[in-house]
Amino acid sequence: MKNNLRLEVKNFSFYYGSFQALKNINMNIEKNKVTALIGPSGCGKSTFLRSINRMNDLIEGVKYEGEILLDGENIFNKDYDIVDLRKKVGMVFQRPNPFPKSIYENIVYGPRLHGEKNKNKLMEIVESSLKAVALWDEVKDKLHKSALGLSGGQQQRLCIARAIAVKPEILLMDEPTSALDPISTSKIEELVRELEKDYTIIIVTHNMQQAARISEYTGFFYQGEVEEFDKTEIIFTNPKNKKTEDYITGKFG
Ligand SMILES: Nc1ncnc2c1ncn2[C@@H]1O[C@H](COP(=O)(O)OP(=O)(O)OP(=O)(O)O)[C@@H](O)[C@H]1O
Repeated sequence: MKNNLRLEVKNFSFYYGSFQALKNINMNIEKNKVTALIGPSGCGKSTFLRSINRMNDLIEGVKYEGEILLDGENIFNKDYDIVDLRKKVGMVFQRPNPFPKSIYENIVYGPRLHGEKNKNKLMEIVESSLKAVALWDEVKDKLHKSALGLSGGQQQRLCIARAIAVKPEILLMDEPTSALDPISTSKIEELVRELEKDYTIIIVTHNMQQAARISEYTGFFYQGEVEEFDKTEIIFTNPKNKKTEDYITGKFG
């Protein structure tokens, strides 16, 4: 394992039944960097993201080949602890999905699941997680009110706070701003850049400007394959692959 790498994806293929959704993916994901995944609808970006925390395991009839090494260890090893994997790899979805519980309960859910019982410690986690997503000042007086009373943008920041409350190494974000207005979107983008200091972030986005603004590396997926993976600057200014160029210039997709 090279020490600047968090994930090494090696010859990874994925099937839903007989349909092959991912073909021989190879990718290295650097620690404490934002990596964006782009590509036309249905090219396998979400499938790839959901492979990294083994969420696809929940779907019947799926099969995979190859390896995904997290800190040098293959997450598909028989004795790899899935609970531990989900602690290390947090996820944020397209639509904010807080639990229908209080703001406080949303944040302490994960830490409690992993054995934290101390009330003071839990409160510290609530405060630091909400501060990390710049939500503390907005909600500190209503921690015991329902999370569903927050705006969409606030709910999404709460979901990010919930994900980081268990101190993951990786944050997977599947189009986290597609349901948000421009102001909430720019807040999430700012937040992603902040969080990069402490987390390795992989973000799927259909928004090319967003990928260009917030990521260090970009992978272009096309029909289940990674057509091109490089520094974001290169992908957006000097792509080597004609399909990448057509996609980022809006000729298809
Ligand atoms: N649960 C499933 N069962 C069968 N096929 C699936 C399932 N989920 C996704 N697929 C198929 O796998 C392919 C890749 O889908 P995926 O959702 O990963 O693409 P995507 O690039 O994330 O698309 P989008 O940008 O529209 O979200 C598609 O052809 C899709 O129809």
